[in-house]
Amino acid sequence: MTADQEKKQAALEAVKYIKDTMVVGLGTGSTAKHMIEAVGKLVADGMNLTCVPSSEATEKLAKELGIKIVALDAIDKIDVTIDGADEFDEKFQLIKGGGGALLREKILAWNTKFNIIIADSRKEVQKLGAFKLPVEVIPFATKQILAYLETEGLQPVQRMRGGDPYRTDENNNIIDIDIFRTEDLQALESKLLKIPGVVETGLFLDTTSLIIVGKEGGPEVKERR
Ligand SMILES: O=C[C@H](O)[C@H](O)[C@H](O)COP(=O)(O)O
Repeated sequence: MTADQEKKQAALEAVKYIKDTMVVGLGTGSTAKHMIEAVGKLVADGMNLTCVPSSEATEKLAKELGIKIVALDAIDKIDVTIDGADEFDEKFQLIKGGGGALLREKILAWNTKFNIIIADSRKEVQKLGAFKLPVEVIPFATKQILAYLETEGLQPVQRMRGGDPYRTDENNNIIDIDIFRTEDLQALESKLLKIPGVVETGLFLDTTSLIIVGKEGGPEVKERR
């Protein structure tokens, strides 16, 4: 199976957890896109859903598909959020933010009762960090944070787009760092979040309840132990 076929398979399995009248969080990225299309079909078939998007791109696609979208502050709690990931390990720790949506995604995950991650099988790793960890920082502090992270040996690289600094939906910058040699991810997360100007990191350490992986022979559903 191609990675995209696996993504779609996982997405179609995940939407089975969506029930009528639920508030649903919609993730961002190429895997989430399959899920949003499937949610669009549920809505077209008559399911009454209220959805909260994790990015402007997701909001646009959802609206095109006729999905009812509300802002996070219009609801109390999200019943289920389905999102992709750049990497995950057996402890259900994730790296997210390859598409720059980590901040709103993390806010959605934190405000959700049941978080489902959907992924192709290549996203499963023994140790997080082959994928560089995205860190969202405010533009005012970006240069100084880059210098600090360099002294910490995290090999920071400012994300660019078309020759200009990349800007997130919240108008911040992204610095991608190398965490492959980091053993204590919780400590790293705390350390990064203490730096003035760091808004959020793409480490999702304890929000995920279920991971669905697309695989030859059928999706694998992993429950958090
Ligand atoms: O910022 C983007 C999100 O965290 C995505 O969910 C993540 O990058 C995975 O994206 P994709 O499904 O395209 O591999």
